[in-house]
Amino acid sequence: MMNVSYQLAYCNSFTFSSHSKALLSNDSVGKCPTRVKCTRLCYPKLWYWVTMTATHNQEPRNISISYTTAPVPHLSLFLTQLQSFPHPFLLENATSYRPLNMNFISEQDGVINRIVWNKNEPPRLVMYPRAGPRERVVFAPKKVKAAIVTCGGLCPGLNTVIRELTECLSYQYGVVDIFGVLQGYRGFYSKEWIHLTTEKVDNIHKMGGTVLGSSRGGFDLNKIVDSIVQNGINQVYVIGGDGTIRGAATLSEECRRRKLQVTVASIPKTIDNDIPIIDKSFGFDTAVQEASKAIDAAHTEVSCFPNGIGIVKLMGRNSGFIALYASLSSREVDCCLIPEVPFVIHGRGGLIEYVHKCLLERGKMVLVVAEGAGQEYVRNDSWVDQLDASGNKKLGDIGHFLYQEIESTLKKQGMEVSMKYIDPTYMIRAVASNASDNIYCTLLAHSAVHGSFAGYTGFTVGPINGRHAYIPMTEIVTAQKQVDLRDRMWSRLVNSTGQPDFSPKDIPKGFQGPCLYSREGEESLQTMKTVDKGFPGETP
Ligand SMILES: Nc1ncnc2c1ncn2[C@@H]1O[C@H](COP(=O)(O)OP(=O)(O)O)[C@@H](O)[C@H]1O
Ligand SMILES: O=P(O)(O)OC[C@H]1O[C@](O)(COP(=O)(O)O)[C@@H](O)[C@@H]1O
Ligand SMILES: [Mg+2]
Repeated sequence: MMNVSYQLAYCNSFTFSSHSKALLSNDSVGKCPTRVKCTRLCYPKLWYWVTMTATHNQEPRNISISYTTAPVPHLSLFLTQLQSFPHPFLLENATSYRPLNMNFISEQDGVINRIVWNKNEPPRLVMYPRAGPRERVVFAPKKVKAAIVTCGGLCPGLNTVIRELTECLSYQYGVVDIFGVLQGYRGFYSKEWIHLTTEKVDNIHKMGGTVLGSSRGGFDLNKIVDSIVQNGINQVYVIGGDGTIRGAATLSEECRRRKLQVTVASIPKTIDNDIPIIDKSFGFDTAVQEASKAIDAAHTEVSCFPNGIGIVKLMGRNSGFIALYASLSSREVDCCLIPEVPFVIHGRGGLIEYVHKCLLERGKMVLVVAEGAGQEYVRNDSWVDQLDASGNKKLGDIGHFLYQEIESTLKKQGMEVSMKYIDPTYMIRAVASNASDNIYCTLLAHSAVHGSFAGYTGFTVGPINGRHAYIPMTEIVTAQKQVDLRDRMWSRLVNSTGQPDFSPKDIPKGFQGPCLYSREGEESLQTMKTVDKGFPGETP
């Protein structure tokens, strides 16, 4: 038996928008005892206390939980004359696909960020608008001109997202003008666009890469927005990772500043899985599956040679998720090194001592290393300023370095070893998406289209605790998801490999923490751990 009573505890000093008022309408709005200033978001952010009286062993007990609604920007915040139309499914002569039960999502429906908590430490919850079709939309489908662009590194599933955006726009909303922008952001102002039709995209999900091409760098805000205006685009779909979403957030802000009826939606992509708030990014599952093949090959090799040592280097710039999940799935890995954990190589308690022990006990060992691990050993001063066109720091080759260090050290100790080095690099991301990623990409793409038609902008789509939601881009770009060493998944890995803790007593000189992220003019970001999915940018 649980009684739930709502009471508004405090709100911030910003004016409420009509959009936020709508979300408030079912709650009793109380006095505002505290005022907090929201410095990061320019949209209202409202906090509520929810007091729940739970009966446990016949003892009533009060639990106080605070929650806020995520301020996903909406066109109505700056376009007062915004019109609305019935969803095309509802039209008498609808030719588009109709969902059987007409199950529209209401603006009161939300998805919360935390579903697991300790009764003694009630969490602060964030409620995100639930993704899906709305009964009323803010675009007349025949007047929609959509542009789709893919940016950053390749990722399995890019083509599936392009296909499903086109299919959903076309079949579910009747949009005809759908354009593919070529070669990333720069394609907005420097390339001819292609007209996308359902026929053209029919089979592209079977292929790796992106039929639109991609690039790093080339983000020129004014040129991009000018091109959007000149071409009459009113819905922009950006498929990319953290860098891309950073760009998309400024793009949506600029459209807002110019008071354009243009929505900007992003579909988060990266094999690194370093996007916060959402459960995981598309392509990650496929990349892990491919990475496991490299580990299997290493294991086969080392099993057939005396004192075989297999080193597998996997992608993962700042986050070790691919290395962690591929190692866990294979169960044949003796050691997994990730960017989040500093490690000592030589001496007592170091990596090589452990390698030596594995060889004495089992005659073989498999070591998986994420490319961003141990950068303090391989990045010298002359590297410090080396950035790629998007501003990402270039990495030193930790895999090759470990190969040499391990081989030469053991040789000096009189141990002959058979070294095998496998670096699958692009092979794990240039493939087509697997079945589960395909379905995932479909849901993401459809959610993005429904969100844009509903009038949301500056938003990212993705599942939070398994349910798809709309998330403000500003929240996505304030943090980077990394492996949480307090989380049970990391414990499982350590239990599975049996590796000791190689951490130095003091953090080694040059260790930049898991987050190497640093771009010109921006301060380095706070790490947001996976376990704590709430409150990017908020002080608890
Ligand atoms: N801070 C930023 N502001 C605007 N655009 C950015 C920013 N960071 C990256 N971009 C742009 O986003 C695109 C992709 O970024 P990149 O970091 O290469 O890949 P990803 O999106 O996969 O992280 C590039 O065109 C880059 O210029
Ligand atoms: O050689 P490239 O194209 O710069 O890509 C290398 C990087 O791309 C990734 O695969 C993914 O990075 P993004 O998602 O940021 O594009 C990283 O794991 C890797 O470090
Ligand atoms: Mg990135």
